[in-house]
Amino acid sequence: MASIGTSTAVGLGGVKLHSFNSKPISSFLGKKLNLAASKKSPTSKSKSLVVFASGVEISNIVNDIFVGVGVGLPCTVMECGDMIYRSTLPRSNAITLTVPGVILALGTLSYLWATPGVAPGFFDMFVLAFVERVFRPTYKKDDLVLGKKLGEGSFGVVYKAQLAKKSSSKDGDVVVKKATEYGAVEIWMNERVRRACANSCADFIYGFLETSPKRGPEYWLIWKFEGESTLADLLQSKEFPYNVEAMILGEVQDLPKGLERENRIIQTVMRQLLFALDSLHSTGIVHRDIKPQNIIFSEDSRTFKIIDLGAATDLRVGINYIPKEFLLDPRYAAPEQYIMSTQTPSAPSAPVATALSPVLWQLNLPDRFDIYSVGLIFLQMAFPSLRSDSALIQFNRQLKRCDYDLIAWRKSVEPRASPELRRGFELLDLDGGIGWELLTSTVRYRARQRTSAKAALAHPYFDKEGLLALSFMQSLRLQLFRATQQDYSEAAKWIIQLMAKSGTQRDGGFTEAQLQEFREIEPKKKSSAQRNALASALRAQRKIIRTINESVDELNRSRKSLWWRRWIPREE
Ligand SMILES: Nc1ncnc2c1ncn2[C@@H]1O[C@H](COP(=O)(O)OP(=O)(O)OP(=O)(O)O)[C@@H](O)[C@H]1O
Repeated sequence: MASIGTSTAVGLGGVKLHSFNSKPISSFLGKKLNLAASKKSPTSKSKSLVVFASGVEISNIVNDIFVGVGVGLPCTVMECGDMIYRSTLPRSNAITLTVPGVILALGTLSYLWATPGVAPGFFDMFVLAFVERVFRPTYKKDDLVLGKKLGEGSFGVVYKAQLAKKSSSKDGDVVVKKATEYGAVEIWMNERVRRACANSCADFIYGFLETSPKRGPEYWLIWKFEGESTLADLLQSKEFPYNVEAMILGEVQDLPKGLERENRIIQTVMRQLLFALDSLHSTGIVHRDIKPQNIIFSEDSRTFKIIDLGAATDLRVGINYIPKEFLLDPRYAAPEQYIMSTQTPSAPSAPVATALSPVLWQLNLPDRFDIYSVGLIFLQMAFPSLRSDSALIQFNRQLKRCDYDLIAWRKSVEPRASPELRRGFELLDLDGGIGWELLTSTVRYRARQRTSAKAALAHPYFDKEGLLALSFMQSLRLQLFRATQQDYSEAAKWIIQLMAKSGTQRDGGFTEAQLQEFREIEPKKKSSAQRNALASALRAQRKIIRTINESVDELNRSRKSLWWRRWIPREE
């Protein structure tokens, strides 16, 4: 240690963090120190001084990291000259802004705010959640008078109910779900949604754990009663989409019945669905069970809202994120079985999951699972013949046979299509096929090639004027949208082929052997005993690693299973 003044620069290999805001150590001790000048080895006093100095310096490093970072040899950066002399000068309060410092700060901020939002996540968890708990009204079992049964699903029984004592005339009917084990997750998700994007989902009032001696623990969830109809009910009517026109637009449009008018209504429904999904995804929640049965029409707000968050996953904190878990309705589920890659280990502890969430989100794009389901709903709205369960199941089979390529499916069915099917294509082909384009960007095999809810909302399909009246900026946006939807794996293959033609040792480019590596195609070699032994060893190694990972996952899962239950109020 040469001197206290240089300790920040030393050990950072030439990267210097300005620490002029710190009080010189000498002023803390009331006497001038000159360790650099001293040729003696450090005494115990000077050693403790160095430890003390390091503590102060570390706090300064943290304090100054966003203010000024210079890169270079310590003395070049610090213009240190006489270090000892500088340490006796009064400290400088000036903020030194440097370009790398600004870049680092901006990079950190964008990471903290990138989907699903590390910084808003911490604020939500440690501030908003507690404030809300203090101020919101609470309910217990005796406050509710259960009415008729609305539904019974895998996660519980749902009743229409009333509050026994109404505190104001605004207190209307409520919906109560008595749920088993998954109720805890649903309470968590609904509370998160209420704080982050209340308008996207049914209005959640309260959730608590009720322990009855007969039935054991039961989670009670209370929502405002939003309305009588789900999108599934409305879709089943022959009148669709006219039966929702007045409901969502407030009045019947001044247009003759026909494709144009139907298209407008479907556009509005799609916009509302995508808006709700975009809000959910922006906060890190993936629903995983989007289907017309889980979309309720809210009579008060005249919008479609999402219900049933029992299968949802909160990727901001890793709740219910269990990659190996299988929770989906095969009619509306995307072809991928998991929303996260199976290579991704089970979620780590909540703070670590939160810190890593932007990286995992970008690697897996889990929101695209819901986008596929919303694409199928779009398809059902456009094609009346695909609205029944059996027709949808048959369509799914056909699409699978076409490798999930909607364009190939269209080519295969259009020549012998029924008038009803033909009408659906006509509706999607309006305005230069802009509806068809949006549909094909949602229903795709690869999640990465599907559009996000946000990008879909910016699609010209939702511009009233249609494709022909697009402004310059809108056309540009459409081109950008199309560019992001391209299958670049084809382009990559083409470039590889091109390089293969010119690739020789003499002319440069890649040789055939190097290209094999790129294509990840194993060159065919004759098998030998040595190779077989190696392959068996590798297989055994992989199996051992997989078994260890699975056991660790299992242990972790039981250790931290349902840790968020702690926050759920219990009825005494
Ligand atoms: N907030 C609400 N307002 C009005 N009706 C509602 C509301 N929430 C749920 N419902 C009605 O209750 C039914 C069942 O709700 P939900 O889907 O949440 O239950 P579930 O037990 O998870 O059912 P499933 O597993 O079949 O999806 C819905 O189909 C809807 O008709």
